Amino acid sequence: MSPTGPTQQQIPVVVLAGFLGSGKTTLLNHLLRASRGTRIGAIVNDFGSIEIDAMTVAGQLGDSTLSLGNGCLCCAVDASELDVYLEKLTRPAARLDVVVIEASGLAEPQELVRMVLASENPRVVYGGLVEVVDAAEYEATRERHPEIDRHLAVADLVVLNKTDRVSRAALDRLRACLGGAASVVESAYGRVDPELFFDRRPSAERVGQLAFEDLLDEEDQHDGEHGDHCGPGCGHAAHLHTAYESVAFTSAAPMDPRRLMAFLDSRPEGLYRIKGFVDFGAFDARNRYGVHAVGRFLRFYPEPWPPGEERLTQLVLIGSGIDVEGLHKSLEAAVAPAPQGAPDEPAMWGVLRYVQRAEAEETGELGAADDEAPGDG
Ligand SMILES: Nc1nc2c(ncn2[C@@H]2O[C@H](COP(=O)(O)OP(=O)(O)OP(=O)(O)O)[C@@H](O)[C@H]2O)c(=O)[nH]1
Repeated sequence: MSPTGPTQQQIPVVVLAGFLGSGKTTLLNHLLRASRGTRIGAIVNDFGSIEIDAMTVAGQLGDSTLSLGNGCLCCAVDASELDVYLEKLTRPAARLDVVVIEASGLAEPQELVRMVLASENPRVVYGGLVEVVDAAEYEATRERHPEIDRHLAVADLVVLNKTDRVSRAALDRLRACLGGAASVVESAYGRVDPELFFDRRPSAERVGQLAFEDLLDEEDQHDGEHGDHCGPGCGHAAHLHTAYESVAFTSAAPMDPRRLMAFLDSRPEGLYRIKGFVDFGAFDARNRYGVHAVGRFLRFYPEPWPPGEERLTQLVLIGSGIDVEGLHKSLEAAVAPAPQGAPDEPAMWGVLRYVQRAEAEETGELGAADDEAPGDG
């Protein structure tokens, strides 16, 4: 084999990060659909124990999409473990051009970058850090977590997403504070030009900046021993995810729409993110309802049940200062009682309020002023 033959080809590995619900999976799905011939491998990392993100990535799991499962990649997995996944995706037989690692919304991106840089796989080349920012939630998130700044500081490209949810003036204000060293591109529903994304090779200068020592925070440098999975300087105590807990809820019995809406409408402040799928049983036997809550934003996305799919409600709730047991009990209380006759149609109205507008948003029919669904904010 010649030294320039296929075995020598290096595959860029791009880290896709961003706070909970900012739109990472949406953007990854856009890339997978709009790749125009570029073959993309994906590694998906979920914070909750039900792997909702892995389930919602187009094409789902297969040869080119791998799930790293529960826990933040930055600590639940060490560099050698990640290397096993990278080995699978970068082997010549996989015939991929680029690998995207979608980090959980609470992972520390600098730790992931360190892992990729530490890879002993000669086919792996670090392809840059892309940070997705939720334009509507950024300011509130940054107030709670000023450490978000250090995530953005090491980004090669910042995607300012959800531009449909805020005014031009707010976007300009955000751009001014996101400035830094990275380029900023705006997007709605993660629709960035894939060429831009994959050409976003870190410049020699930035790779220099991303040497191990430079990626260490002050705190990291003084932080000594951690759990088994943290690499040297992992600085685990300072990681965002240490403040968050997740609740995984599965029910084989359908949910009651009114009870579930009562739960969602009164969800506690600290419960920042909900995602998953809901089975409303006879209330809509044809569809399962994807559900996403990010802060006060809530949407349902009905879609036909995939053939042969077990009819389960699977939800992951992520928050800070949440009552894990209480939330579990509340969800159990939202399970439908045994069916009594035909389901009453108005019961679904509360759910449907959060559906139609979402469709209009996707097709760009709504302006920012129309964004809030009834009950939002
Ligand atoms: N209005 C609006 N909604 C968006 C946009 N991009 C994503 N969303 C919605 O935001 C919610 C969260 O999107 P995801 O792509 O799952 O976010 P994520 O960053 O992968 O979430 P985590 O993995 O939980 O951190 C979903 O309801 C998306 O449809 C956008 O540009 N505008």
